[in-house]
Amino acid sequence: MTATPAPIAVALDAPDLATAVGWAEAVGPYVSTVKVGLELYLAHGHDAVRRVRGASGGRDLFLDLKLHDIPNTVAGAARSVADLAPAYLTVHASGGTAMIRAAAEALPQTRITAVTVLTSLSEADLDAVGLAGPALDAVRRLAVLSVEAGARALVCSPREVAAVRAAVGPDIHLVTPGVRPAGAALGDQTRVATPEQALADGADLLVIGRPVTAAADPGAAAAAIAAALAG
Ligand SMILES: O=c1ccn([C@@H]2O[C@H](COP(=O)(O)O)[C@@H](O)[C@H]2O)c(=O)[nH]1
Repeated sequence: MTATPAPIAVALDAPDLATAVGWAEAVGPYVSTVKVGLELYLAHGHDAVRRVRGASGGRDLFLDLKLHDIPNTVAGAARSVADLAPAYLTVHASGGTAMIRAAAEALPQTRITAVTVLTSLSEADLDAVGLAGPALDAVRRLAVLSVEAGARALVCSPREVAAVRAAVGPDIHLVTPGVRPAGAALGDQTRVATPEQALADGADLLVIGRPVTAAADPGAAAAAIAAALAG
């Protein structure tokens, strides 16, 4: 176990629980957080969350369920995962003020984490869904709205993190997926930066999935990124 694990949430987007548990065991010594998303949670639910968290050595839990529904339903969904005590639970910022507030009131111990604009979306994608203008404008607007509604963390791409920090101040945790070590495959991510750049620009937590989990040795991949961040 390293003395100070790196501020990385490894996305355990695995097709089966055994794979996710293996990844969690391998990366646990190097990272602060394990992230459980829709693929694992919908297949295996609470049990998967407890198993991967245990395998990671009790790292913080990031529950990335991206809730997006009417406020009453989102509040109920948030209460349904309260026993897992996630450090972070995601909701879509575009669900609006009342929805974000409902989640924050339902789960006061958890940082309700508002996803501003998905890091897979390009400027052209945003145009196509009617969000014309630079991605940064939408990200900043949704970030401010979310914080006013009670979100204590935000998801944005590393390309926007410095501007979001300037807009929301030092107390809000900024979480950046779309992180790719130099030369790594982008996959479906479009608004990306390296781990070093994301951290330098003000991110608190880097979400990294495939660059670690698709590596031949996920533990070594996580250790290498953690070492690079430690300088
Ligand atoms: O805007 C967002 C919000 C969430 N994610 C999630 O982060 C990871 C990224 O995985 P990679 O393999 O490093 O691309 C994944 O679980 C997404 O659901 C995101 O990418 N962008």
